[in-house]
Amino acid sequence: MEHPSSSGGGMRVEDEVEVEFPLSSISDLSLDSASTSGSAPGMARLSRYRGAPRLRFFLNGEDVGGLDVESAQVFQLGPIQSVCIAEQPDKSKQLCQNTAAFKIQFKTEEESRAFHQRFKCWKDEYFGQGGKLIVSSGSTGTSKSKFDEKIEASSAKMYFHYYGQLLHQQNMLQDYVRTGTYYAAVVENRADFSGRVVVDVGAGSGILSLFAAQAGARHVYAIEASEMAEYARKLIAGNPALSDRITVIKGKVEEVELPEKADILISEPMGTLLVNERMLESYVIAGDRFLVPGGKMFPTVGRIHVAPFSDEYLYIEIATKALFWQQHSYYGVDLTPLHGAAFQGYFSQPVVDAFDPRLLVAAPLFHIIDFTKVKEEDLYEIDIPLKFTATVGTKVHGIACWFDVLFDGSTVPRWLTTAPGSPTTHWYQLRCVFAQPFFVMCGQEITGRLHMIAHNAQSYTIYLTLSAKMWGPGAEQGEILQTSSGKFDLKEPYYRISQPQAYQAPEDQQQPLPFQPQDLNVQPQDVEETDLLEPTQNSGIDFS
Ligand SMILES: C[S@@+](CC[C@H](N)C(=O)[O-])C[C@H]1O[C@@H](n2cnc3c(N)ncnc32)[C@H](O)[C@@H]1O
Repeated sequence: MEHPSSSGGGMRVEDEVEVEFPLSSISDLSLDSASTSGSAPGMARLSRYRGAPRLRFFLNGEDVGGLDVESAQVFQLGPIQSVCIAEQPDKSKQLCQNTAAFKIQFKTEEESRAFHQRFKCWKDEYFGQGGKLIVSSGSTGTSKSKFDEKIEASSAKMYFHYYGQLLHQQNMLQDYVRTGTYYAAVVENRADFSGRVVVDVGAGSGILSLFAAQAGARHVYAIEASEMAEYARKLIAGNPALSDRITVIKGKVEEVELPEKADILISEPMGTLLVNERMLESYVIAGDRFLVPGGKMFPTVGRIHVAPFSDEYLYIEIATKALFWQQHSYYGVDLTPLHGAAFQGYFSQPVVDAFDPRLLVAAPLFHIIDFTKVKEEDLYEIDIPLKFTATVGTKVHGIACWFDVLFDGSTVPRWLTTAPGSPTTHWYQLRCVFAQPFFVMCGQEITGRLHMIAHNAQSYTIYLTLSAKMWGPGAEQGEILQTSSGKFDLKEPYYRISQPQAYQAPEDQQQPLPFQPQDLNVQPQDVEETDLLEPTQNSGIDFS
């Protein structure tokens, strides 16, 4: 038997918790006194320590011992009672016993079943049929998960390192349009959460789990792959009115197991242009793995909106950046051989900023992704045919994109929008700018294709083509007059954000939009006050 003392003080730091099961009692049968517990709250924890699996028991948060997983066997004594037996590892022979044993009692039959299932999978994952440890330090299983198969390890490492830091979680929490809309969507749809099992997919700080618990969830499983899981545990424990009903599980949604199915998933998987980060795929996988048939997903549907725009200032700004490479004598060196490549490079960066919707030259169209129906593979390649009618005669510099998502609650359906002209979010909007803009006349048809192909660095390569068709007499022959195209890497955007943009209400605007504001697909409730309430005014969650 491994005792806490045998691993020294560093053990707790390196122990990576996989899953925990609440116990109503624990008895250490190997001690002379036979029992170490009574009715104090206990817990069985499956974790990794230096890549090796561990099973340990806790009473009142204190480590009371563990078992060597390789030799451990678990026998059910009754519906909620089990005994776990293992050989003594060498290092704790000082206890002069050959076997270690704990009698444990679960609170419910469901939790007992879940523990037995998870323990079996856990042993199989690590030791297979042959009984040899088959994982190396830090990895969690024998075969690669769907996530590991398609995502480059270096990209995933940086990604989870980023989300493991509180400052980045704070950035999202302080986007009050985002967090306020999630809060409103949950509390206004209490009926969808009350008494339900909820899974928070990519829980981060645990904020959405806490919202779900506030709305009366029976239990919330908060799955988070980054080190943020530890902070989430802390935040949740610091809100004791809710903490009993939330279990944080550290791991990828593609890999972890849950003791029961969920009635509803909650998640914030949206990246720039909705799909950046490729977390939508994890959200869809979570739906397949954890949701009961017909269960809800919050958000339910996402839409990518696209429209051509005209912005000469932006075009000049980008082209000017490459001028550096036009110098013939930079410390005596001719830089011009690289000017073409630099010019291309700057125009391959999608621009992220908040722009004035009056820059749009046609009413937008949108592409729907229904998270409850889409298959994960459908997101590997997204093809959006484009067709617009110009509402002004001007130069077209590219396309502008934004997204919105719907929380299809049973009581109040609610939209979160990132549209231009709506209160700005941390996603802003995204524009793909052509190196070669083209002219259109008012009424001219613009056609094209927005083709996005996922890559293994958790983002997309965007291929964009726009053509202006012949206009006026002879238009029926559909002749293409001009075409522009570009290739953009969504992973490498140009963040053109200088100052917070003041929201200008439509009535304050001097120039009218070139089309009806409802064409932006902004729902009336999107700009309501409730979206912008700050957590201290509102949610009652203790962040201290
Ligand atoms: C955009 S953040 C949202 C955090 C939190 N839900 C919120 O709304 O503030 C996404 C979180 O999901 C986590 N995540 C992304 N992919 C994941 C995966 N496949 N499995 C588990 N967690 C994941 C990230 O580490 C990150 O903390």
